[in-house]
Amino acid sequence: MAKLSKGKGTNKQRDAHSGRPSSNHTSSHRRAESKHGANKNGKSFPVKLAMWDFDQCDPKRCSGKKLERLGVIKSLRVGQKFQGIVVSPNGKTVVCPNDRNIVEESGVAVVECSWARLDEVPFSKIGGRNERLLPYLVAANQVNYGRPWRLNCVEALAACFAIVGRLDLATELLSHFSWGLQFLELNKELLEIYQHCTDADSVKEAENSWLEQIEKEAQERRAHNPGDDLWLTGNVNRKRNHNVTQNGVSTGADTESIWEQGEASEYETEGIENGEKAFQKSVEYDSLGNEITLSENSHLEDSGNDELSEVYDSLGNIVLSNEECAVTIGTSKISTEGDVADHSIYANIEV
Ligand SMILES: C[S@@+](CC[C@H](N)C(=O)[O-])C[C@H]1O[C@@H](n2cnc3c(N)ncnc32)[C@H](O)[C@@H]1O
Repeated sequence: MAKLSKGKGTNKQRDAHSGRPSSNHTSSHRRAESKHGANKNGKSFPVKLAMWDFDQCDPKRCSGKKLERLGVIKSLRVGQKFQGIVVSPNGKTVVCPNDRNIVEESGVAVVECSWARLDEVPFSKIGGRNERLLPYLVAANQVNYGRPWRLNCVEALAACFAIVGRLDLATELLSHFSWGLQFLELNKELLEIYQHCTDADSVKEAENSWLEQIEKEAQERRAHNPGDDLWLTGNVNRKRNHNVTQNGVSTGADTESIWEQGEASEYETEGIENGEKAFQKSVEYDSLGNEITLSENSHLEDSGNDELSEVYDSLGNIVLSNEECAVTIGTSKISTEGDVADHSIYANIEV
């Protein structure tokens, strides 16, 4: 595991050595110190929320930081473990309805870091005994809209709540973000399926049959509408003035409104503008509408400073970056053909 680099992200490492929270987050730390994180208005979130924050993302675009500003999430130090569910790329099994008691009694934590810098996260020094992946879900945040698995922190927390049957908590948390409830809309059908499962195996089974189904539908569309399929014209999830589709099914929403609504201070930043410019550059899409090549200098519109040029398979997983590489998803690798043997995610990116 690579060491945290100097500069960004070093705050939290110093904390680990001193054993004290750094001064820049002490106040919010204190603010969130009541039972389940009472915020500055004295309101508390009913369940404990926590995060390890590696300061790798633009604070204006970072959902974890926003939750911290709201006083509903507590920052954890490197070296501190968490008793509740830890929704993390380091998980080995998926969140399931049977996790509900742990969620309600001990809470949920996430790892606030950049997707491109996961190898800098000292996973062995964080986490806990209940680390979990999330099953297939599609991001609705303005940075990674339409990308499967790549949720931001608030979406990951909300997904966990929804899967264990606490849609009320998911809704409450997401309602702090102008785009937030879109996440529940976009994933409504799938979340209901997961909610009806029991253990992690049953969630995996449900996920696999969903993935097989969408793959089959994509093949049928290709067979029946060669050259005349909206799906084949590009990633409609990520273009303006098209209906938003989830796995080829229109949700009726329009991406224009999603990109333009509210939260200017969070998202109308240089980063997002760069991200949008990237759409105008040369891009290609696979049969499921995911971006599979990017022009040499295009930016990735991810939170944080993710600068890799990535290639996605038909399910939205990274299969190539600048140099030829393989991506390990959980315990298995995804080939450049997009075969996915196991649909857990990105424990390691081997570049
Ligand atoms: C990589 S960070 C990026 C956060 C982003 N900067 C933001 O604004 O929230 C997202 C975190 O959410 C959780 N997460 C998101 N998608 C996940 C998934 N599919 N499985 C497990 N954890 C996931 C993990 O804790 C992960 O580290």
